[in-house]
Amino acid sequence: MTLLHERIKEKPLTIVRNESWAKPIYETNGLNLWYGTSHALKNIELAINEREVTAIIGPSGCGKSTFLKTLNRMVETATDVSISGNVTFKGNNILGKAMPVEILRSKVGMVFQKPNPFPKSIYENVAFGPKVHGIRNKAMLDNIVEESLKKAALWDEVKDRLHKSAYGLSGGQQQRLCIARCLAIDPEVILMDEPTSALDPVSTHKIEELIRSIKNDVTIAIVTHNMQQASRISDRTAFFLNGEVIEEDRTTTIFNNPSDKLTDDYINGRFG
Ligand SMILES: Nc1ncnc2c1ncn2[C@@H]1O[C@H](COP(=O)(O)OP(=O)(O)OP(=O)(O)O)[C@@H](O)[C@H]1O
Repeated sequence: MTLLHERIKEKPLTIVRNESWAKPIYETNGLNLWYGTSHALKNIELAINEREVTAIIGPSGCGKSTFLKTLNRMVETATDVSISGNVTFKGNNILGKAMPVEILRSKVGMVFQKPNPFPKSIYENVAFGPKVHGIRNKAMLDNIVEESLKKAALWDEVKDRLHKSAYGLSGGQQQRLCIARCLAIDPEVILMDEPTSALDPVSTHKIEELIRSIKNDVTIAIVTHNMQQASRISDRTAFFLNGEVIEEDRTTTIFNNPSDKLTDDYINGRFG
């Protein structure tokens, strides 16, 4: 049998954890989503476990972003969307009016493909969330900003220019700033939608290191096209195809023992 590692020619760096530790923070049961008559998510049964990195991988248009946005209730605003099934966050259904969206967003941060800092200073970008949550004390805000930028491995690069525009940062720095902005609200989960696909290899490496360094504090679900990236940083990988999850398991297990569903064409990105 050919191991998936050999097929992608790279060994995963994943730290294996005891499966019994795994505790779902998100669970979806029979999740279906339609844009009009187009069936974008088909009967998704997936858990995102606490303090793990879950990679969501698959070809363009297979529903990865739609799935991620459903977890943060961002998809409902699109016109003509209908959803069935359940999505629970810590056991509570989040769809419809079951959980106010502000409550969910106070616990869940989102990072997009294209870095999207606010047109404000570096400091104000990071302090924004804590201010929204009512923190006004300057010393406290200073401390949150510093700690968040340190966790995002950006502090040393920006500590002398905190009050300059975030737009003066490079793309990779802007993406780490967006992650720092999420970390400043002390989130339980960060959802990342191809956070490195617009970045050069050095910046990508920094973000992957950053993900590894924060994963003991925060649960991460990351959409990626990149099989090698999934093997490098995730504890669990879900493989999407045509709106379905065709395989899902712990990354080491699934990459060491891939089923026939993960064909060479799928792995090599030839999706037909
Ligand atoms: N707002 C929308 N309205 C209608 N159809 C949509 C909308 N957003 C996505 N779709 C369709 O839903 C399907 C899944 O799209 P989605 O963006 O979730 O896929 P993806 O796997 O994230 O793709 P990519 O890797 O290219 O970002 C696609 O067929 C897409 O065209």
